[in-house]
Amino acid sequence: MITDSHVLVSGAVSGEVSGVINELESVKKQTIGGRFLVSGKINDTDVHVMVTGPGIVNTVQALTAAIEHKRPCLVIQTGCAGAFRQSGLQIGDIGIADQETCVHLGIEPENEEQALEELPFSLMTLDNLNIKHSYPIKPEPVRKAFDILSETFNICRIKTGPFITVSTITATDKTAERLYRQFAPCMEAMEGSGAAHICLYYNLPFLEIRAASNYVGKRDKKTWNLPLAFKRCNGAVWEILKNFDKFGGFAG
Ligand SMILES: O=C(O)c1cccc(C(=O)CC[C@H]2O[C@@H](n3cnc4c(=O)[nH]cnc43)[C@H](O)[C@@H]2O)c1
Repeated sequence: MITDSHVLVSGAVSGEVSGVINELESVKKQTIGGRFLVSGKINDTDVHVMVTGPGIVNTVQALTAAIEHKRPCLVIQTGCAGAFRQSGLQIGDIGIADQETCVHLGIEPENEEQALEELPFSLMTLDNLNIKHSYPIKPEPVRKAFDILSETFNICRIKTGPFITVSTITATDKTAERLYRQFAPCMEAMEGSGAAHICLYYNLPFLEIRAASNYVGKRDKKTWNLPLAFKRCNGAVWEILKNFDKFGGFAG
């Protein structure tokens, strides 16, 4: 594996990363693992941007291919997400994950209102970690990203908190309430736990930065704002990449 110090940015669909791609200088395009990868520079930082396709399976395949091709110094996953109303986040606001949980991993409970029981085996054991369904995220990059955005991106709320990953988009208020009771997440999306798994596996710093396109729960398309979420998540990632050197990198 070739080691280099670029930042790898991933999004499930092109709108989630196209704003970052448009800011790249000295652009190169290639296909890695069957995925579209664009590389270039933002200020002096080398940046690779990849569209992974939606969901955990696409994410894991695409990130594995990109990391095996060239090891990054940081992975940033971005995109839109559902915001939990109870978290205080509103449409267009930014969330930064400090933990990722795959809500589908566990043993089915007798009563569907109860939380899943923990898996009787580990998904991954690394050092003292025994991963069953939740992934810790290294706090230092999260704190630095929060500080950068608080200073440079004061057009919306920015919140750090737990995220959950689902394979079925939550579409009832009842399920949204149950998930909030069980995990107290600020955001729900479909890729984060896959990226967190890969970054832990390869011992890479990981940031998940998303903008809320909708509230989690009963679907009311009138209140959704995908264009705003795309604009904000691209803008937030761009601010971090522009300020990457000034804040001393993310290797911590
Ligand atoms: O066209 C649509 O109806 C539509 C609805 C939501 C998202 C899209 C996208 O193009 C982005 C896919 C991406 O969005 C994430 N996402 C956004 N909101 C939620 C949610 O409430 N629950 C779970 N995932 C959400 C997800 O990560 C998808 O990959 C188009």
